[in-house]
This record gives sequence, structure tokens and C-alpha cells, in this order.
Amino acid sequence: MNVPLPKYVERGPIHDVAWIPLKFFTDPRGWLVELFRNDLVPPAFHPVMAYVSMTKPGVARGPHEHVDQADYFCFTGPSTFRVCLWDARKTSPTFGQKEVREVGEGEPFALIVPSGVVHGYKNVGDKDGWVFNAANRLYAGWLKQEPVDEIRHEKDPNSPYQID
Ligand SMILES: Cc1cn([C@H]2C[C@H](O)[C@@H](COP(=O)(O)OP(=O)(O)O[C@H]3O[C@H](C)C(=O)[C@H](O)[C@H]3O)O2)c(=O)[nH]c1=O
Repeated sequence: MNVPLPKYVERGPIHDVAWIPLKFFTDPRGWLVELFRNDLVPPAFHPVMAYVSMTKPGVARGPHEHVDQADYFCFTGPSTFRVCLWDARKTSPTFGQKEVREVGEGEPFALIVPSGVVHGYKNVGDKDGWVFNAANRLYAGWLKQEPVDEIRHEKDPNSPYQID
């Protein structure tokens, strides 16, 4: 990454993957958590769109990879997600490495996933789980008129990328 990041931002094992701890500010009214800040995320990963998805308990999404897009996931709960990452970039210093981490409720983190890093997650909790994503490319391009930048490994039964 081309900007210095604070020490509390946790880097990979996978090159250019970053985990940003999210802090909940709780008071009698409830809580507030910052999801994204320009000063914490290198400009190449600044988002152009955002969405939130709900995944049922025991269900996985992915593994996918993007050719050009980077994802900026936030796991804030509800529920806990097991996140699996594989470095599929042949020119990367960490090509072939895998990382698995459980985040979400009780362990809230944002996660930068660069293009070429295969990623997927499973709701390993017992309730409907939410994941926020702020990607640095528009899904299906401007006004959804372009092909989706996504290689969907979950459709390949012989894929080396399996979410356990
Ligand atoms: C991502 C996206 C999807 N959609 C529509 C397309 C489908 O009709 C529906 C579900 O999308 P999809 O099947 O692509 O979602 P997943 O395969 O579960 O992918 C999700 O989980 C994996 C792990 C990820 O990395 C994706 O970013 C994340 O969205 O929402 C949109 O309209 N806009 C969007 O930005």
C-alpha cells in the first residue's frame, strides 16, 4: 500500500490485505461505529459504491475474485463470519498463501481485499448476519451496463478454494 497506516491496522499474511479494527462508541442511546475513513484507506481502495447483505446462519458467499475491483468489507455483526482469503496473484510476494479469520459481532473489523485475492465468508453464528461492502468499482459498471467483474469459484467443484 502506498500510504502509511496506523500501527493498529493489521496487515496480512497476504500482501496488501489489511484488517482495520472498528470501534463502537456506546452510550445510553445505543452505539455508533465509523465504517470508512479516507485517512485510513489507501486512495486506490477508496469506494465508489456501497451495499449491505444479509447471510443466513451456516450459509457461505463466495469464494470470488475480482480482476480489477477491490472490496472493503465491514463485519460489525449481527453474527460472526469466518472469512477465507487466498492470494491468487502470480506476481505477489505472498502468492499461494491463505488466511482464515473469524470476525463480526464481538470482533468488529473492516477488511481490504485487493483484486486477485480470492475471498469468501460463511456465517458461523446462529443468527442472520450482516456484511457491509464499499467497493472501489461500480458493480456491473456505469448504470449496470458492463460485465460484472467477478470470477465465481463456488461453481467449480474441483476448486482449490473451499470455505471450511
Ligand atoms: C454485489 C452486488 C450484487 N447485486 C445483485 C446481483 C444479484 O442479483 C444479487 C446478489 O449478488 P451476488 O449473487 O453477486 O452476491 P454474492 O455471490 O453472494 O456475493 C457476495 O459475497 C461475496 C463473497 C462477495 O465478494 C460479493 O462482493 C458479495 O456481494 O445482488 C447488485 O445489484 N449489486 C452489487 O453490488
